[in-house]
Amino acid sequence: MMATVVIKIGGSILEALEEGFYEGVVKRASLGDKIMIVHGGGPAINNLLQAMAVESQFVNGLRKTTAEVLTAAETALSGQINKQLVRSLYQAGGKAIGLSGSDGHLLKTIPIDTDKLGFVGAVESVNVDVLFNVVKAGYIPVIAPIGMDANYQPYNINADTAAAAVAKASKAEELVFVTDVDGVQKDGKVIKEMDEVLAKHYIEEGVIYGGMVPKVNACLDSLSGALTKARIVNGKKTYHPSAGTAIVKQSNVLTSGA
Ligand SMILES: Nc1ncnc2c1ncn2[C@@H]1O[C@H](COP(=O)(O)OP(=O)(O)O)[C@@H](O)[C@H]1O
Ligand SMILES: CC(=O)N[C@@H](CCC(=O)OP(=O)(O)O)C(=O)O
Repeated sequence: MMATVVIKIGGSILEALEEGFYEGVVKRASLGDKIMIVHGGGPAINNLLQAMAVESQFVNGLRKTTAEVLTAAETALSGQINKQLVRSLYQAGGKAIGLSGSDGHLLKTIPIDTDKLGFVGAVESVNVDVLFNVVKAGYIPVIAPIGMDANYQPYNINADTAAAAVAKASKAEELVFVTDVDGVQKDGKVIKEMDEVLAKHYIEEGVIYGGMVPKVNACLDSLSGALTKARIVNGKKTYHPSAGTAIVKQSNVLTSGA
């Protein structure tokens, strides 16, 4: 079946993706799936900030974004990482177009809490027409999570949040978060399936922490209509449809320790 598939590639895994990753994505696109890529780039932003001798801090997994940090985020995400991904897809035999959330006003954004977070945005709506037109023309859209508000102000958006918004708005049948671990783990074991009740419990307990918190929350937010599960998988391993952790609306799997 031809499906709309949103793939989020984390900054944590960009340099360590398994050899055939991009070929696999290009193959799916060539078979007719509507592939849309959203990427992060936390480590690249950190490196650039370090070179600029600017410090940044995280509040609940979100980077407090001053005007200076925003410039670094846009440069690293829309410039460096976005183009690197586009080139990797060409190298794998595909065709891709890099966009940020400002291009085509793809991600209409509103501030989350200017006092606490500065220029960190939430996605109000997604211009899916642009994405489907890019796909229809034969290209894979590659999206950097830099949004824009009604006054043309750019915002730094957490990439997991941006991916969930794109999946929801495009009515995707599949949403995959490619990261640097085998999924959500507890006591060294991968949790195969997790619903909202269990996820909130593990976040509260601290089993899920740091960058995994916005990711799991993005999975939960994305579940609506066509999308019944979102998946968190390890980009170092060849993808298969039951890999990693599936986040579902309501789990029938009994998990001990919950
Ligand atoms: N329960 C958990 N299971 C697995 N990883 C977890 C868990 N809780 C927190 N993490 C951390 O979350 C990280 C993935 O999030 P992050 O570094 O933000 O990745 P990405 O750049 O792909 O978004 C893992 O490398 C791990 O350190
Ligand atoms: C607001 C906010 O926190 N934005 C993120 C955007 C990049 C991102 O999310 O990258 P990963 O997917 O690699 O974590 C940041 O500045 O790091």
